[in-house]
Amino acid sequence: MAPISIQTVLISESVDPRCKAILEENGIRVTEKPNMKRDELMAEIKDYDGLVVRSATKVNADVISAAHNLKIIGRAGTGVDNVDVDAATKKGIIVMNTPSGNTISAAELTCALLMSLSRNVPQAAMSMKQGNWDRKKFMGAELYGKVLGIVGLGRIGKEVASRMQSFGMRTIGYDPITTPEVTAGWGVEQMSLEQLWPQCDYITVHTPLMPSTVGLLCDETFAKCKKGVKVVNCARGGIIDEAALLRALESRQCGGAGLDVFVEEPPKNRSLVEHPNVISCPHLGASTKEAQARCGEDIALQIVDMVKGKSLVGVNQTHCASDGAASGVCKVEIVVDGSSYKASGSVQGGVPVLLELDDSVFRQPVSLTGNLLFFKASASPQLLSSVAGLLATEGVEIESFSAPTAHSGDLWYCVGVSSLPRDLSALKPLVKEAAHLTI
Ligand SMILES: NC(=O)c1ccc[n+]([C@@H]2O[C@H](COP(=O)([O-])OP(=O)(O)OC[C@H]3O[C@@H](n4cnc5c(N)ncnc54)[C@H](O)[C@@H]3O)[C@@H](O)[C@H]2O)c1
Ligand SMILES: O=C(O)[C@H](O)COP(=O)(O)O
Repeated sequence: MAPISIQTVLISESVDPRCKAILEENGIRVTEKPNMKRDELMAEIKDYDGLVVRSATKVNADVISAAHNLKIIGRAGTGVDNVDVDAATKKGIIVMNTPSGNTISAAELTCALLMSLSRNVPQAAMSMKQGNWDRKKFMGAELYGKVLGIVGLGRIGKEVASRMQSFGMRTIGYDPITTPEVTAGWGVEQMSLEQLWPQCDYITVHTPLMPSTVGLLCDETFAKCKKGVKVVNCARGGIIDEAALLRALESRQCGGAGLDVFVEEPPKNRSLVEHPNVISCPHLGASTKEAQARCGEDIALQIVDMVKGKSLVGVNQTHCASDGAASGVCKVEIVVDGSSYKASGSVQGGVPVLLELDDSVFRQPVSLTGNLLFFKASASPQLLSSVAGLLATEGVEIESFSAPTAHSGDLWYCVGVSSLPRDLSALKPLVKEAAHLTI
């Protein structure tokens, strides 16, 4: 993929000023136009090479078809469910996000909601403002010794687990991709959802919104939970079915809910927001100075890197060869610092996976999630242990390992790591090439 020419970028939401500054420092003209209606966006977008959004701008197929020059959609944040990625991909538009910039902020808000649910802090504060002094009404329960079920053990799920363990909660969870061995390392015992539901005093969901996660908590699964279970959704509206949640709150099967996200934002149906046992926020998970600074800066740097043809970090979808797209396999060519790499991948169970990189065909599809280190090296029985030893000196642990099918020659390997190593040059004695990225 040759460097992309981006001369103009439209920022359609409130994004940290560093984003505009970095783009402009790199010769890109930037226009900020927040709060546009759909028709205004469709009229405006035709003039731009790039678009930067958060979660409120719905970049649907109509907007994409009106975007005659668009080459990049940058999401300053994690979820890309507000972007029609398929429509963008078919038109050759790259969609990129900044998946780790707001992890800590979203995890901290989740913990704040869990704590508020246990001690009725928002309701008590409201009551005080109304002139009351009601100590009995707001009797709470300790989090200490309670069981927290975490559904979705990716970036945010992991950070929530470690924070709530410090309150003495037992953390159990479920994730189809992150392995039980890995989560055991951060104190989360994995089990099937059938085993998880009846054990939890609290449940928090941290998955993307996709067909397999819509209504994860529904009438059927609420019925399997402990009576009075409290739930938190700081991920995406709809992962907890809203109508089922209301029914469970009314029957007291659910003892309280902390909601940061809704199917429709802002929600026109106010039944949940107004329920006395619901604490809600207007999608504030990423709304901290720190998260916004990281996401704004990261997305600008990623766009600049794409323009210079030197980065694959943060690219979550790129051009699919049309024949490949029809068979579900996406073939891409990535150019990093002038070298070209051919990759093919697909989406399995909602998760993007890498099947081949150059001449290396992986034995198992490599899940493109978390911190990944790719390296090209001559096959040898000592390779993995030598790489693991070098990484360990930087405090980096290997969490998964993907080997190629072939056994000789220079081949690509991929390891999932606990964190990205600071300096890849330390690997030089062992490998021919290396690259790392967080997805
Ligand atoms: N409220 C906010 O402002 C806010 C801020 C940041 C992120 N988010 C949202 O939080 C969610 C999680 O973000 P993240 O950065 O941790 O994502 P992530 O990709 O790091 O983790 C998601 C995890 O969900 C797992 N998963 C997929 N399908 C599943 C299923 N059926 N059951 C259980 N687990 C499943 C994946 O394997 C992955 O480990 C996303 O929906 C994101 O959009 C919200
Ligand atoms: O997916 C995300 O990054 C969060 O939902 C934050 O969305 P926001 O950028 O609109 O606050």
